[in-house]
Amino acid sequence: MLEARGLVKSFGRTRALTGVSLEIAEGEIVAITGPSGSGKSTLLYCLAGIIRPESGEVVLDGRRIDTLAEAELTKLRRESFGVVFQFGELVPELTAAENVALPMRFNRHGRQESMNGAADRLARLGVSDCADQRPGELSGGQLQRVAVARALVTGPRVVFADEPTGALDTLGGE
Ligand SMILES: Nc1ncnc2c1ncn2[C@@H]1O[C@H](COP(=O)(O)OP(=O)(O)OP(=O)(O)O)[C@@H](O)[C@H]1O
Repeated sequence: MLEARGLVKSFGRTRALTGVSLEIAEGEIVAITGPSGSGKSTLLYCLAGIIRPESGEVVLDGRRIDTLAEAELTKLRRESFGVVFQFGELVPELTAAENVALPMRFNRHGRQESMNGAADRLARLGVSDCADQRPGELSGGQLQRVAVARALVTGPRVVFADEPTGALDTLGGE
């Protein structure tokens, strides 16, 4: 379903990816491990269409996505991908529920429907109590669960988690 072919990406003189290839099948859960700074996040960002590789290809369902125009890539990210970022990346001014509802709002769902979807996801992850709190008031584990809820709320085809084992365990249950 998702394939990387010979991905190369550098930041200045740092060669983060030097020709990475992998294939991920539908329904498969893949964990990429390696030392700090070895390029795991960079690979994830390339696969998720957040950054573009210098060379190589990213293919989703047989369609090359790394060369899509920005607007098309944004649409694909919104509709097909969910991402749990390493540091949560929740919007500090919004409540947990509003953060989780955001991807649905971006996909043009109404406010109430989006908030209902968020409440459902937060409940399934056991953090309904956090719904009205802002990220600064949450514990590390609660933040992680809210970030997972936000990644899952649109029912994406692919979920990427740039996280150690905690988020992976949570996602496995979903
Ligand atoms: N935006 C950037 N600008 C400059 N260098 C970067 C950037 N992003 C990553 N790098 C460098 O690329 C290399 C790979 O970084 P990356 O974040 O992909 O590693 P990682 O394996 O995910 O690390 P960790 O396990 O510590 O999260 C590192 O040397 C890092 O310093």
